[in-house]
Amino acid sequence: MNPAERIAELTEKLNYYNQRYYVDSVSEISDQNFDLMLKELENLETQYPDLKLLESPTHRVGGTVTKNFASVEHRYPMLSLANTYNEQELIDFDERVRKGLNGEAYEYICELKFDGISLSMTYENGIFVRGVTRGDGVRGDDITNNVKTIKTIPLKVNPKSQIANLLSFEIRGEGFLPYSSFEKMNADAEAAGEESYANARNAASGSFKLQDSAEVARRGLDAYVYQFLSDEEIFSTHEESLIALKNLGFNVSPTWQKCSDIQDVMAYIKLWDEKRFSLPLATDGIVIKLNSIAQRAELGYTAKSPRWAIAYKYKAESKPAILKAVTYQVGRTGAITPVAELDNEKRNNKGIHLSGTTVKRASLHNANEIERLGLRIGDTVFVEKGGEIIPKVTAVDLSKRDMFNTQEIVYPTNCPECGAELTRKEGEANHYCPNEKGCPPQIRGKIEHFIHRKAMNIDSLGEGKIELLYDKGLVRDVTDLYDLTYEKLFGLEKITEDEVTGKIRKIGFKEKTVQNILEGIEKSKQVPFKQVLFGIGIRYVGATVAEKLASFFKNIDNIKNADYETLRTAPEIGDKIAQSIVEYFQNDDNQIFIEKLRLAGLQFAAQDEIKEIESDQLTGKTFLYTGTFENFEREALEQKIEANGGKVVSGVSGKLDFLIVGEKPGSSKIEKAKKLNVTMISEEEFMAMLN
Ligand SMILES: NC(=O)c1ccc[n+]([C@@H]2O[C@H](COP(=O)([O-])OP(=O)(O)OC[C@H]3O[C@@H](n4cnc5c(N)ncnc54)[C@H](O)[C@@H]3O)[C@@H](O)[C@H]2O)c1
Ligand SMILES: [Zn+2]
Repeated sequence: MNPAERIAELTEKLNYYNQRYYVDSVSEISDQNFDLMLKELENLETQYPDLKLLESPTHRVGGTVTKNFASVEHRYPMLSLANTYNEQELIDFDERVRKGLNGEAYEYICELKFDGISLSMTYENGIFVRGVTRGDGVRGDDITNNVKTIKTIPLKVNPKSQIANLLSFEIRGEGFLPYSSFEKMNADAEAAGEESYANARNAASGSFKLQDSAEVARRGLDAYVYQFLSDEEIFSTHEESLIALKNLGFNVSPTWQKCSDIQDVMAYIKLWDEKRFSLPLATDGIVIKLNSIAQRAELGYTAKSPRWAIAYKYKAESKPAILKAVTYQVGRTGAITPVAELDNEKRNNKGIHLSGTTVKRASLHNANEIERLGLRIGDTVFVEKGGEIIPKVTAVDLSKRDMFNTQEIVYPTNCPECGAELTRKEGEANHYCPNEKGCPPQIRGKIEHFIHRKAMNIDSLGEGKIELLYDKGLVRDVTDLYDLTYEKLFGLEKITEDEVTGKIRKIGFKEKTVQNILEGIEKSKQVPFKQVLFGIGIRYVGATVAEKLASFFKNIDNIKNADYETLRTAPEIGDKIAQSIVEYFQNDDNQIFIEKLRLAGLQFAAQDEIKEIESDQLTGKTFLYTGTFENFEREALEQKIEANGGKVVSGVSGKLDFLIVGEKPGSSKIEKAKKLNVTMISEEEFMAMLN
């Protein structure tokens, strides 16, 4: 891969992870890996400044504003922090500070880096008026009502205090979910069959962005404050401000410390490396800040972060463990995942203590990974966990191998759930159980797919509830959902034991739950055909493909009766998809399945969208767009093009007439268009073509 390709790849991936992290509150990779990739991109961009892409994540704050809340411009931009995982870079930072201050004496304040989301709280005449997220640093989401649910945030400051009379001031802090609330919330979610969050940070982020502030209040969020801002100069040092805020009743964590030099800072880092796990909330490092406010002003800011502060992040903790056994899990698609069953070196079945939690299992991904690590049962292995993400086995401690009896790991030939013989396709890492229709986790997986937001959108059902329905024999495939009644559901319950804590948990269907489930199922009968088509789960027919098929063929019978060639004439339907559809309908079981759903009342024909003809201005011209637009959602833009006689195509080619470029365009489309000399136009230019 050449530098340009690598830069494009990193940019795209990092933007994707940012979106998942800040908007969806999901971490698909560990923070450490994210930061490594970001550093790699920064280095490449410094080396090849010309290759830096417009949408690079390196020169802006990671988040965005959403459409769900009013957006508010920050009076003072909310930036990120430069971060490092190593001590040498801290020494370099200190060196830059020393140089920047031309020999003046200086001090640092060290604080813990709390892992939640940044909050800005504005007070006017001493009254709390607004709580806003960081957003893109310039504008954030107005989540005032949600912030107000935090009991430790004063709604009014003591009128006698110095700051109470300021026209306006701002407090910055970190909103977080204490571990205890996080555990309770996840237990609730699981009991209700809803999805749980991978870590407390993501749970906090998701909770702050809920629409229903009564639900937010139930979650038990909290916040620590760590910054005071105003137009007037009230405090001359950070230390003074922390003490004053504390005295005014703001929730300042007592864990901060003044450090007279970088050696002091190192000692603080060492002190909290272990101790932080005894705190009631997640931390991922420490923040080192210059104490003097005047000196901060001297050093200033980069586009993304202050020059007077830096975050030191703790590396993922790694510990030895004994590999007791390997067990095998069967996923929704039939993929087999080997799991390491772990214990501590005393072998007392208590697992190991890693980053504040007990770990007894870790994913081994697939047979290749077992081979790569050279694992044997009984081995001493290293286990690592970063940012509360799933722990992983990183290596075998070979020096200990001869001390114990170890055994070869024999990969199973049959499915541990249903006994079917496993298959492994050429070039694929995973083994699969081919028994799609008889293997319990696969059946449950199909039902989960069916109720998905983009399919039948039955959000009153979830993993836990489906498992219960399956276990009780009430739902064996999705057609059974439409036979459920109040009587069948009411009072169902299931007792589970938490593997790690041994805690007993009960899932029970009470009146309200049952009503919600039945309502959700009833409503799904109105879900449009394209979503039904996605929901029935034909291989390779994802949500987008289903949409294309639905609008091209209009109803299920046309799709069923189409032969391979006819299918190929539909836009974006390639060989693999066409083949898969043909095979699907050749199977009698599938035909019966669809008839049952049709009888249940599901939509198997597209409601005709009435296409208005506005003009023929665009006749004979082809269009493609990239990015987001001020005046149109994607669908509306497509409609506009078609209503004026134009045609929307699926990819950049030499035949494309116009690429409409919006905000945050995709880099690959732009590059290809440049290469092929395709005319690129802005949203305004496109609008002008219509007049
Ligand atoms: N895993 C993923 O997929 C993924 C994706 C995007 C970002 N991330 C992580 O998020 C990081 C970037 O996030 P970021 O820009 O919010 O930076 P950051 O979280 O590393 O640092 C800045 C933030 O720290 C917080 N903070 C906590 N305690 C603080 C204190 N005492 N003083 C000042 N600030 C404090 C503030 O909210 C501030 O906005 C990345 O470096 C990465 O680790 C992970
Ligand atoms: Zn199976």
